[in-house]
Amino acid sequence: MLRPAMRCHRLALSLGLGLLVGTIFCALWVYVENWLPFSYVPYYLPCPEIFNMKLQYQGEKPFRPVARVSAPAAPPADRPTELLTLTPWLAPIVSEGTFDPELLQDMYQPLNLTIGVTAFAVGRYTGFVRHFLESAERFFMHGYRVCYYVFTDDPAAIPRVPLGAGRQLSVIPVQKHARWEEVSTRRMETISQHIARRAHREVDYLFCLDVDMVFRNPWGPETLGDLVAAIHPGYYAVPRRLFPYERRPVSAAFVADGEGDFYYGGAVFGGRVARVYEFARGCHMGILADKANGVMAAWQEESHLNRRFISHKPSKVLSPEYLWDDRKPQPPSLKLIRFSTLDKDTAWLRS
Ligand SMILES: CC(=O)N[C@H]1[C@@H](OP(=O)(O)OP(=O)(O)OC[C@H]2O[C@@H](n3ccc(=O)[nH]c3=O)[C@H](O)[C@@H]2O)O[C@H](CO)[C@H](O)[C@@H]1O
Ligand SMILES: [Mn+2]
Repeated sequence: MLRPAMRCHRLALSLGLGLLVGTIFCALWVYVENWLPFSYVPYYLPCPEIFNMKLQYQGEKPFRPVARVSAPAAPPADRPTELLTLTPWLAPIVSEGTFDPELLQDMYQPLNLTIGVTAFAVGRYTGFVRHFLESAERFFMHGYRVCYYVFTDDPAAIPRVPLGAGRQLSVIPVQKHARWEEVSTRRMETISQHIARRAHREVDYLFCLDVDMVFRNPWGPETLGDLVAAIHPGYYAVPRRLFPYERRPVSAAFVADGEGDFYYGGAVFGGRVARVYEFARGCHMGILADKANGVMAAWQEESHLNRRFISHKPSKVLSPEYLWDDRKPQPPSLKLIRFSTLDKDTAWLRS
């Protein structure tokens, strides 16, 4: 039989030991967890559709069109949209010959605007930055203040390209993600965070552009609008039923048959900075819902962008002059090419 004092001593010892082991385990777990690859919660969120709903508040005038599933206000479903100059909701479709550059210059120049540009250069895509910036200096928003925001995992690899007066470059470090789809998709999150933290104080308008592209002709104030989308070069001459929207209802980017207006490219969108914030944040919410459900949309963030532009219509649409692809021959209907994807070794870039 143990004496009571000895028993107390042993009890205190084992309690102390238990506490120590517990603390070590906790510390170990926190340490190991930091090293585990990040994973999203793999449960089903049964509400992907709410992220793109356009709410009509009581008392608010239904000024902007609301997408209707059964009878969408859309371009003729079976005719290509290449020759349209207005959308069915009366937003201009901008192309050469539809505007007077001098008149627009006289209207916009006195406003003293600052235009922001976001471009991501992660991994091997840093190799595109020089060409992108040099060509932007020649053609993008000449005579305006411009802030380039280049997001990269390797700031040292970003060349210091000489910039014109009133134009500046900010290099912003971001994390590199292992999969290229993740890099591309995460742009919506980073853009909305960056606007909230910084860009809303610095710019009036913001364009979010792919970096594997080059400016070839002037891009001016004709592109400024509240919310701006660009028609994808692969689908301007294709009937709507062939658009590669996300078709699985499980995704927040789901588009039903008979829904949709144009197929827009993920490489160009923009507008007033406040509208771009709402837009990018909305897309990011949809992407997060998909992640929680273990879904990746057919064309990553481009699918979410297309979904959102159906319920939140762009106030201005850029023709494929503003988003072309060098791998395609220039068709006669396209008078000039202003901004184009370079022919690139995709497999090498993304490996
Ligand atoms: C013309 C067009 O509309 N292009 C879209 C298309 O293919 P793309 O083939 O044009 O996609 P991409 O390879 O150019 O990737 C999109 C962008 O993400 C950045 N990036 C991507 C990967 C990487 O490792 N590092 C990096 O920095 C970079 O800025 C790049 O320009 O589909 C993508 C999503 O699938 C995006 O919606 C693109 O905007
Ligand atoms: Mn691209």
